[in-house]
Amino acid sequence: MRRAGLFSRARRPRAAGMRRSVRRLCLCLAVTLSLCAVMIWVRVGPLVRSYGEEMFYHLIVPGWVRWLLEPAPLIVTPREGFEPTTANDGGGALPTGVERWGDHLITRVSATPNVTLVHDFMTSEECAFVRALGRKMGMVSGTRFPVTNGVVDASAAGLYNYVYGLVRTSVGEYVDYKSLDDGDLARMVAIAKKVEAVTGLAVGNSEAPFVQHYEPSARFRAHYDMYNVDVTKPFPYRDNPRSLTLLAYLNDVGDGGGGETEFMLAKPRPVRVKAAEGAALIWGNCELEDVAPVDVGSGFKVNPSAGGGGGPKWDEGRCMGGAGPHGEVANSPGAMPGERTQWPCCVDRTRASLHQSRPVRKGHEKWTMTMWMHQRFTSESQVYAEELGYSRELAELVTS
Ligand SMILES: O=C(O)CCC(=O)C(=O)O
Ligand SMILES: [Fe+2]
Repeated sequence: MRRAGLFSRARRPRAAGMRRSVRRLCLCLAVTLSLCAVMIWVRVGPLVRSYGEEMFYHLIVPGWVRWLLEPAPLIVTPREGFEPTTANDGGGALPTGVERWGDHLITRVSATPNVTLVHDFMTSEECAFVRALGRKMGMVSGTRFPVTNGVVDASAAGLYNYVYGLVRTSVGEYVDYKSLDDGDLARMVAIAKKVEAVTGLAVGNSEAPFVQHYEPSARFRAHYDMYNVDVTKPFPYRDNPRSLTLLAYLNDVGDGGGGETEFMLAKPRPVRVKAAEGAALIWGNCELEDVAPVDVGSGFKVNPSAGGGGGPKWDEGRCMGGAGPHGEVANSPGAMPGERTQWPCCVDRTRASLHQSRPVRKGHEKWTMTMWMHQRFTSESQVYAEELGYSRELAELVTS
């Protein structure tokens, strides 16, 4: 008894002190966590408001939850059951859902978002050439941990790069046209002309081709190609957004290999397109202004031989109309709200254009080339100007 009494007397003040310390620790932790939450929200809040909660839902929610909650996706396999060369021969009957578009065969996969599959965009040789170019370029991963020599880069750009590296885990690089020898440049220009023919937009609107390699488990999580430079602003008229994306598949991933491109907000159910060598997907990222397109009339004919007839045109101060399967637009510099436009302009991001590359499975790989095409010319324009038949002066004028 005595021993127990002594014991409890000795412990009581110490226990009380310990409780006080634990309380203080908890309080500190709660304050620190709340501060962190506020700081994260200050940074992430505008992103959530700008991009919408669907993107964050699809970034966070595991696949099995979607499998439980969502309708089964529509699986699209390029060239399923037919070979483009035979389908093209003699104007014979085309498989259901396949249409001719200029020199190509296309299927309209989804209306919202507007997605078109080109079954026969590139030849096997062209795909092998671009894959080899990618290897030669030495592609890098998107992940750039924002610490250099022990110094944390907490700037918005540093954090953005880091987060982007978590979203895209493939390696990739832009083709630098200026570094290509004449032979390689000619081959890239031939591919660029196909891009013009099938999208109806001048390739001068595109960023340089971006070659990507997905190793096993690599993926490109849910994202929009059309992003806002300043997320506190509404989606822009003047910031030359990416209005349309062309994604070319450079190899067959094969059955069970994963790597499908998925549009998870497509209606009535998500769409998954399998990666097949030489096929390409084109999709629109923009909501268009509600005006009827009319003939541009005067203005530069940038590429008279573009597919679908007509080809993209340029007319100062107005939006530029494409003649691709989407009838998508590109914008000459400076169309403003309320200004009379002859072609509908991009006024907002298409929310349903959210997409991802599903992870590539063990034992497989995936190669792609993306052309992110903007409303108007980009700085890449000058490089291609002469080869593509529009004047360097024009390209310089519209990018200056
Ligand atoms: O590789 C894919 O399936 C998607 C690629 C993509 O989203 C992109 O390049 O923007
Ligand atoms: Fe994308």
